[in-house]
Amino acid sequence: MPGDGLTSPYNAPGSNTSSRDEMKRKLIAVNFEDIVGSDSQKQEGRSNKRTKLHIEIPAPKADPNCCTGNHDEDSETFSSLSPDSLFDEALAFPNLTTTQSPPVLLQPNEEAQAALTAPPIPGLFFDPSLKLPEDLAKKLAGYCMSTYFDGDEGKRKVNQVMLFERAPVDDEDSASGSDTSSDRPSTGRSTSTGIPPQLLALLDKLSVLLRPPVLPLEIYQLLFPSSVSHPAMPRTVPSNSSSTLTTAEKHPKPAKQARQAILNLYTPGEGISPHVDLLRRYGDGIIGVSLCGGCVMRFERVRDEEFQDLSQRSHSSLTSIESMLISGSDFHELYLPPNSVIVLSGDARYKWTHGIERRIGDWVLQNSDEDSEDILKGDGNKEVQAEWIRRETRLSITFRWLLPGADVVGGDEL
Ligand SMILES: O=C(O)CCC(=O)C(=O)O
Ligand SMILES: [Fe+2]
Repeated sequence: MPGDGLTSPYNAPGSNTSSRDEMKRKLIAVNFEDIVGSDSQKQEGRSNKRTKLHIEIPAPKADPNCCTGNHDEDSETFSSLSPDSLFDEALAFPNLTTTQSPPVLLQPNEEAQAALTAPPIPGLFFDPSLKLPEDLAKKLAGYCMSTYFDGDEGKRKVNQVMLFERAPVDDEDSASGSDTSSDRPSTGRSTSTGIPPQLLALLDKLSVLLRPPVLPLEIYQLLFPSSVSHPAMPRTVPSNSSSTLTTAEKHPKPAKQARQAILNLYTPGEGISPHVDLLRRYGDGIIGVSLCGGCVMRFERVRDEEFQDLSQRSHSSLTSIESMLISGSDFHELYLPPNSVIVLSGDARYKWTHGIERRIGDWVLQNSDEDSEDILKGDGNKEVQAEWIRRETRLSITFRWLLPGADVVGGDEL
């Protein structure tokens, strides 16, 4: 069963215990000057029932360049949980000592719907062969872990971090002002940013990895509007015929949107309830990167336009019936391996929820697309091969656009 989505998106999907329902992800937001605590809830007319709760996660071990610091001896992961960890339940699961068990045969429709390739959801881009280079991924994970997730006394204080960029001021806007900012080059990127160079470099790398024809041009432009002049971008006119370029093409206008980067750290057993990222806060075009560990992401079609509004409400304020109304029976599960990249746009961003079930591992189909299709269609006679992939600590980095005005309010909502 999918997560119930009754509470915070970070609650334990599928769990019915009230203590799980009360679990919240502890969050910090960076660039505090831009954040005005509860304004977002006031503006959006809903109360914030979220309570912040400390989730203590074991400190990483030796290797600072990975999330657990303990990828070789995975059996340690659970036994290192403190006795009062909120996730002690994980100890009740079989103590698997390898990350991947040999493939086993399952009957179709057992919990094994996760595919390795992109489901047919318009606007969802995912190519399992497209991955960040291993060394970059390791460095990035190491940087994020040591910068944001290592708490005092070896305890992590948070498992979610939001970094906000300020919307860029372009030359036109600043010309009417009295300061000297009009001297600033029009880079399309804010000079005041809570997003560190390491993550900006990741964005640059993604802008190269995803360039058309990997992504359709419209989606690419949505994600990287100021990369039009990037040397790697295909041009409709030859680059040597600069005289034929319009002024706009020679000097592309910077995007006036600001980006938000959200970092989520999941230990095995943690997940995120099905949700649609806030419609009033974030624009179209979301990029997600998985580091360290992989996981299955589940997509459920938002049942009806009339329930769109519900899907935007704080999950903790939804009744169980409201929550059921949000998601229909139409769903897909997709395995996101370490270092992979996913893009949500259009329908995938607005008409489908995404979430991660709270599990310590995932059954992932190893079959061809054709077989997977049969399974999804419920062809009960097929035997399918699936592999149990045990979760490791996963760090995700998600880039989203803040809608105009949304960069001056904040909060801990998704
Ligand atoms: O961890 C992920 O990949 C998903 C995160 C997410 O959906 C969110 O923060 O809104
Ligand atoms: Fe999300």
